[in-house]
Amino acid sequence: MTLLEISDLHVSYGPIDAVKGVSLSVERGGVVAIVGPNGAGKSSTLLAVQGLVRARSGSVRWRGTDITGWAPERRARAGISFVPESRGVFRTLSIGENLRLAGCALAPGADVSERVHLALRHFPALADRLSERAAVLSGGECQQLAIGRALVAAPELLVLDEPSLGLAPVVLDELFAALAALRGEGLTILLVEQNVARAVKLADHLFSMRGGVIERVREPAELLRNPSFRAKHLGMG
Ligand SMILES: Nc1ncnc2c1ncn2[C@@H]1O[C@H](COP(=O)(O)OP(=O)(O)OP(=O)(O)O)[C@@H](O)[C@H]1O
Repeated sequence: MTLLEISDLHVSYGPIDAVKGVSLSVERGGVVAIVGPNGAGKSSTLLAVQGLVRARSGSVRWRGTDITGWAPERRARAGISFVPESRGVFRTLSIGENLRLAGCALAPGADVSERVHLALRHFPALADRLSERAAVLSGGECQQLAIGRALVAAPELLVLDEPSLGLAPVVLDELFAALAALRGEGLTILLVEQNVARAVKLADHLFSMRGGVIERVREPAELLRNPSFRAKHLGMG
């Protein structure tokens, strides 16, 4: 079943055309990664999925319904959770407060503590430190908290903008293992990722963007068998 379908999406900032006719779809339970250089229009595509920028033209459909005109909070309630590149963690609050604040968007009567507990099941190090200030977190822990906040809403689709940004390889191992575990539980993921080596191991489909358009659609399994890709991105001869 197709969960998300982006069709001929255009996003502009004044005279700058950031996204110029992007079409892609995400199947339920699948992982789609968008890779490409700075300024390719990757983030703008994600922002349009969550309704944080307006589509100039084209459409975003969710479970078959056209949601292009929907406000961001309506999309969140419908099951789309966005983790921004900036991570959106409140450093002055504790880890637990950050998570419970994300729970504000839940339906009245929802058990926020239970949701927080479930959101952290792949991040045990955070679960033991709920009363600590978020300001003390390392970059990797901060990203875990950002993802944890998005998971509090029990989304169907997790949208991640550059989760690997600024993180050391050992921290990335842990982060991508958690994302793979979430995928294993059936969570659908759409991510922008400049780290092609990581993206290719997590995703089912890889879209390369440049200059606001999708240049190529590549299958990770095929890339992982391709000697020149392995040499360039995975450091393997
Ligand atoms: N708020 C904005 N106002 C004006 N121009 C913007 C804005 N946000 C992005 N742009 C421009 O739109 C184009 C696409 O940017 P976008 O952030 O979507 O690309 P990206 O592929 O995600 O790159 P990056 O990895 O650098 O974020 C770039 O030319 C960028 O400068």
